Amino acid sequence: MSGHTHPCCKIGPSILCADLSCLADECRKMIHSGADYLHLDVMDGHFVPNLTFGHPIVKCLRPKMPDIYFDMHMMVQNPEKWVESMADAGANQYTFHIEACEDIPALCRKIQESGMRVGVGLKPGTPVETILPYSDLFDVVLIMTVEPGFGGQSFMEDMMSKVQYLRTNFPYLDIEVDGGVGPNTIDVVAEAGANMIVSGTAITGASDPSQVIALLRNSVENAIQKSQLER
Ligand SMILES: O=C(CO)[C@@H](O)[C@H](O)COP(=O)(O)O
Ligand SMILES: [Fe+2]
Repeated sequence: MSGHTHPCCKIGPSILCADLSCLADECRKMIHSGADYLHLDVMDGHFVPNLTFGHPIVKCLRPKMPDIYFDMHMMVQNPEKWVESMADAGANQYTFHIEACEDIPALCRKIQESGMRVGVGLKPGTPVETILPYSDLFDVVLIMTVEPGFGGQSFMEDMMSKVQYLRTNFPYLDIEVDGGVGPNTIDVVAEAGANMIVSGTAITGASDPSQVIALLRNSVENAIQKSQLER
């Protein structure tokens, strides 16, 4: 389902650790700081030991920012349950976890038919080969670089072998990373071949988020340029 051009760099702040009592303002701040999309973390207290928000909040947010790409990171059991509600709320990408899903082709079809892009997430302990039987069903593969559930955890560098494997075998795939990504860790992420960069506390906790976003973008764009020269 991916295109045939090298995927470009996109920076998607996670607002998980921002002030959720003024969600729209926090989101606008990210957009004005140069974000390409918003990564919205949905947690159900079952798939992960934490709770956040669901489609009613997304539905309220959508009219306040009609043109922004919403990437829903669905850390939930039974991800098939929320596809229609998220599409109706205005989500653009539905990223479910492969560990939480029984019928992967059926779920991918449902997401696609609802008009959203299909993302699949892998927890750190899940081997990358798990996606191989379904690889043409996804638009985005999300490699978790922390255990899902909480912001502000330490980046797992050993997950970069999964990113390298995917970039080598699927040059046109959108590869997203999430967890502990910031100025200190972006270079290995960029060199491994990720192009969709989620970053939470490193951006929302910074005194100048635009500076952090620019730094992340610069690292990824340099790595993409380098890889294209080497071809
Ligand atoms: O999905 C998750 C956590 O489960 C992430 O989106 C984090 O919320 C990102 O925050 P940082 O690790 O960058 O602080
Ligand atoms: Fe996330």
